[in-house]
Amino acid sequence: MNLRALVGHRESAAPAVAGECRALVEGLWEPTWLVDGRSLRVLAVNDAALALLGRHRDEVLEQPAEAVLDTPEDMAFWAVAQQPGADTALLSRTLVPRPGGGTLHLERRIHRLQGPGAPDAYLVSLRDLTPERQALEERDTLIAELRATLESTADGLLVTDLQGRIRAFNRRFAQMWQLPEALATGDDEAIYAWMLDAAAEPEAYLRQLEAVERGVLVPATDRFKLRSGRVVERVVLTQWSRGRPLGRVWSFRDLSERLAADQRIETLATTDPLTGVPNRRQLTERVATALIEVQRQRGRIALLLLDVDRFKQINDSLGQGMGDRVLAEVCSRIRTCLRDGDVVGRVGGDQFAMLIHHAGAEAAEHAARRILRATEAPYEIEGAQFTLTCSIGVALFPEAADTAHDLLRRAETAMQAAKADGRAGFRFHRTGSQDDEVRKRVRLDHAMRQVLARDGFRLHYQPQVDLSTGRVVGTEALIRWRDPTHGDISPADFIPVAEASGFIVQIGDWVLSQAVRQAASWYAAGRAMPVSVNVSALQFQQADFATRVSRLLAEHRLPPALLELELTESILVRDAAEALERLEALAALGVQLAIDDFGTGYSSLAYLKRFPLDALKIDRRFVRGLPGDESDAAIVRAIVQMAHALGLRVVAEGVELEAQRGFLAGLGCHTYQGFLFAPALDAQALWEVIEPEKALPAA
Ligand SMILES: Nc1nc2c(ncn2[C@@H]2O[C@H](COP(=O)(O)OP(=O)(O)OP(=O)(O)O)[C@@H](O)[C@H]2O)c(=O)[nH]1
Repeated sequence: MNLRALVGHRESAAPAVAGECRALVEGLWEPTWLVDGRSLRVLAVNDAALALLGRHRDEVLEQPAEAVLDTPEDMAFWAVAQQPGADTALLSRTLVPRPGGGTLHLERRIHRLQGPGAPDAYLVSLRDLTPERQALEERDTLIAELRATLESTADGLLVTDLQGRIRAFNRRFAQMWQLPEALATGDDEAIYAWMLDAAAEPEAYLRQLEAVERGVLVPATDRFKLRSGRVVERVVLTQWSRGRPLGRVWSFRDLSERLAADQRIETLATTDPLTGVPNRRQLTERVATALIEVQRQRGRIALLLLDVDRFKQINDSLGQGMGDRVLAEVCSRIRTCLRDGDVVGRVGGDQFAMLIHHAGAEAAEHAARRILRATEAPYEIEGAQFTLTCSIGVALFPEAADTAHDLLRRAETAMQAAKADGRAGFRFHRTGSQDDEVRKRVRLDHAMRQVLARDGFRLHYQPQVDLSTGRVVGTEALIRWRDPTHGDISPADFIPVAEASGFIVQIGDWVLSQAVRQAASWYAAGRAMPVSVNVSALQFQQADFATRVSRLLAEHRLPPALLELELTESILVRDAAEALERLEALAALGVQLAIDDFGTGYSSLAYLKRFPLDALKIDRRFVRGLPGDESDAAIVRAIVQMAHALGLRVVAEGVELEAQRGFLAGLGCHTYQGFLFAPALDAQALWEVIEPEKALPAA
């Protein structure tokens, strides 16, 4: 509808036209009102305007124009509206209070109706800008949020259009690529050139990039390395909007930390933390791989398993921390013995396995000897000086087994055989009887432990007789083990097993305390009868041995002179300085010290002179041939003479014949023991032999 025409119509037929004008104004969508040109009062107002401004029609109709909107611009407009030359139109934006609270953003237009037939009136119309502004604000918020999202991701993001023109990137992207400040606002070419230059392998980087470009809309993932060493994963996704591709989002993720963590986890899972060498798992895998290779080439490999001897004692005496240091040192010594390509792994607490390539029996033996030599050399750690020994088991492929697991097991069995053999050596794995032998020893060792726990051992005492007076002047305590099913088990069978397993220490303790108790009970009953006790090397080496002896004597109130400790020569030779110290401590207690089985070991005048000894025991092997065997006779004569010269008592063992006794007496030997006088007897039977006159007549 033509408003101008309508208003013009009103001029010619005033009341009707005014009515039509009103109807027209009221029918408009836009908030509108009509102001009389002369009176400047409101002629008509539509519902839209009333609703927007929150006014009632009566408050507005016939009221001055300022009554509807009293903003300064309106006031100013109306104030000068009727003056000649005044503006006939006003277009402005303004803020007015919203009826229910808040603010309305309005665009206001005042227009004077002019022209032929036009009534003298102003048409005022408003446009509510609030929804538009809201939309704008929402868009700004959204953009800010998107920007924040772009910035708050840990990935570097680059957004390009389909032609590769850069539209945005985040700070993380700039950091990751170490983009200089100047480039951040630089052109695309410069940024791309910088990225290419930062890649560790620009050629490969370009090729990857070309592949992405060729894929156009296909998502792509790849990895590359930067010159800084960092590894980056790149994911390229197409950006879509309303079904159309807009561009691409390139996200770059720094994988370096994750890869390093993965690497650390892998290392922890396969490496021994103490020594840094492969752990059991990795070692087994390496052996398995080596086996596949040698099987193909019909080659050979050797697997050596080393276990430190009595490592528990090292821990106990030096502490766990030093134990760790020792293990690390042992491991590094082993490494010096291996060729490139051979592998050492820590497969247990104090166990190391060595994989030796291209090794048959001879090469394996050389390796074992080399390793034993290296690990047995003296150690000095944190001021502590000591030596240790190791036992090695060797299993060869293909002889011993054909899987990694079995090869390790065989090497372990061989190592145990080396331990059972007295340690400080190596053994090859052999099948069959050797396994049986090891099993037998293990069973015996187990049975011994049970017998000791049940207090099933007994002590017997063999009298020692003075050769000049014929009187019993001492006894030797000897252990006895009677098994309910197997009968008597000889100490010659079980003592070596106990020595090999270390259980001899417990057995030795038991013998010592039992013997002291017995001697003390005789002493208390008025019978001062000395008792000799065998002391094994291992028992003697216990740091607190002398203290234990002293404690036992005190506990049972036994005069020390009534206890004699029989030591083997090997004790004195093994670690002379320490042995001397310990022997002096024992001698200071007042106990008697004898060398057992004299002449069988390392007999040396030097140590006889050096150590505080009281007696020598001639081994039964030299007594057996007396008096007829000239060499035995010569040896025994020499021993007795030497003992005389050093002021030592001499005791002959294993005397079974009168002729032997006579020969020994003739040499000036002091005492003897043997079947000639009596075998080892239990405590009661012993006294029946010593004092037959006091024995009760047999019932
Ligand atoms: N310091 C230290 N000790 C360990 C570690 N792992 C195991 N052990 C100890 O190593 C000793 C190993 O003992 P075994 O090999 O059974 O016995 P051993 O005392 O060496 O005696 P034999 O092997 O029979 O000669 C045990 O006492 C363990 O507690 C470790 O990582 N550090």
